[in-house]
Amino acid sequence: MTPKQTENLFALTTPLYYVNDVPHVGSAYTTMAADAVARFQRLQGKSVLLITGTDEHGQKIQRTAEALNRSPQEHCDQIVSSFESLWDKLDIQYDRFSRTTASRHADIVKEFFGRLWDKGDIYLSQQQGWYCVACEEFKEERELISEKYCPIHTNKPVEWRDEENYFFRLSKYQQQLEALYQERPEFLEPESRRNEILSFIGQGLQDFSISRLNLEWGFPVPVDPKQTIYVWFDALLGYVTALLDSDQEPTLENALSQWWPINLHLIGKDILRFHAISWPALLMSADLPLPGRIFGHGFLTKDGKKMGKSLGNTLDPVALVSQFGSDAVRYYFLKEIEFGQDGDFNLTRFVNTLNADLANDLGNLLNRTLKMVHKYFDGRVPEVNLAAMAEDHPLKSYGQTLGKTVAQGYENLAFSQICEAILNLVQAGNKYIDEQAPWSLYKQGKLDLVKSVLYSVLESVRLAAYLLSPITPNLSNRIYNQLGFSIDFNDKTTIETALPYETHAQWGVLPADQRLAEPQPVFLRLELPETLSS
Ligand SMILES: Nc1ncnc2c1ncn2[C@@H]1O[C@H](COP(=O)(O)OP(=O)(O)OP(=O)(O)O)[C@@H](O)[C@H]1O
Ligand SMILES: [Zn+2]
Repeated sequence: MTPKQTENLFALTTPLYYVNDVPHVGSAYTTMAADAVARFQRLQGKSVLLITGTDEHGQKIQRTAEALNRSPQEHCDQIVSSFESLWDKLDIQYDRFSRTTASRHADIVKEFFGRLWDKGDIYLSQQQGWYCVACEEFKEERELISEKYCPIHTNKPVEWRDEENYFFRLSKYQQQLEALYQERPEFLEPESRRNEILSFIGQGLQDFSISRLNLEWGFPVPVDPKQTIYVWFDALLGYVTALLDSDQEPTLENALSQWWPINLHLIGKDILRFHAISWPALLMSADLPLPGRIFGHGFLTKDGKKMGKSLGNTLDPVALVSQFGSDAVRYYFLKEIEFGQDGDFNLTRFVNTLNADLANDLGNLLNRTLKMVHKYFDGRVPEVNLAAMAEDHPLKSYGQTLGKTVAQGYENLAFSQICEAILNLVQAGNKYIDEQAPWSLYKQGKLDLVKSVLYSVLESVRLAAYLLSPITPNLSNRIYNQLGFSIDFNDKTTIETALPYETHAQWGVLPADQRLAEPQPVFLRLELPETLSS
């Protein structure tokens, strides 16, 4: 346990995305997951810092800008605005957007480099090897496909490099890294990724170069301005720079004073080694505490291949959100692809899942129940004696434990299981109302029973909406508003103060006599389009 984790703060990051092209649904995937975690932690009463941003240096970006006849900075600025606008469309509530070309970042990188230099962990040597510019990473010959492609970028041949560079003494940290993985198994998840890293460490770690010759687009090496700092050395430190408040002097001490160590780094498995090996080793060298946890999720694939900007086989998230709304996109990817595994996207499955879960199961249940409450009880939440309700009441008994199950799910980043668990309550609600048939109970004059049935269904829908709110905040807003609450799940202050998990995740929260709104569909059925258009 690191010192800060005992406090009421929670800092988490997405990767800082390369700006070689506009974001795609893969970039959105990690960010949606991070936002769901951030929202959950806020409901738990934590002060949260969600960091996202862009990685703007290196040959990959320099070449992209050249090809487009733009200056690298101009290119970065344009792409950054497309990231920011996508995050707005997807209701991502980030607190910091870290750009690695920021001048304050230059100060942090320089100071950090100085620490490692003073420690004797940086030295000059000859670098030879195959380099994938799209990964910005040297590759082992045995990793290459058809002797010239990295396994991810099968359209961009690796390039031979032979130059004098500054190296970081990674090999010096072999034992400390082994000890880290022994002592803190939770440091890297899921288990398959941990095993992959353990086996990589087991092969013996080699020092890696942290500078490049003949590359303008980067920060100069403080001790040798002919060289620029390797893009990944500076990118990882982008997480640290992001911790500075805007009025703070850019020093390491300031950056690390409040939010460090970061609790969670969410990444895709493509950048696992940088985060699980290079990053902790660099921090060890700088004598800094390590982050709490790294989670490397799987790939969204198209025809079995990782979707990516370099391959160009991507799906445009802007088109998806414009056509279906942000809740639909967030729910689909978090529910339908087990976090940690790879998953293909399929438009028919997308439409069917959303219609089945959100329009039919959840939306219709609320709609038909509300109509009955309007008809029978003048649109007010019926009063019931909750304590007198049998403990084995199907909705009450499940609802009473659901908050805990779901909290555990968010802690474990098990988004798919969370959605399933919540949907089980909704489906139990549908089954219950059909079996109980409150419309005939009403005709028989059994008013107390009708009240109890309708209350327990409405309360189950409320609980489902609350627990889903980190994933589908707008849908949850509409449900809460129909249930008579004036509450906004997109308002950070409200979330932190008026919607505590310990209250709202319980079963039995809906206040008797609360006036309900007129029933309106909370999630409109989606039509399967012929194509997606922006
Ligand atoms: N297909 C994908 N599936 C899941 N996550 C992805 C995918 N593509 C990108 N990401 C997310 O973006 C991160 C990589 O960012 P990067 O900017 O390198 O995007 P990229 O599209 O993979 O770029 P490129 O194709 O040029 O390698 C991943 O670690 C992950 O967080
Ligand atoms: Zn590559």
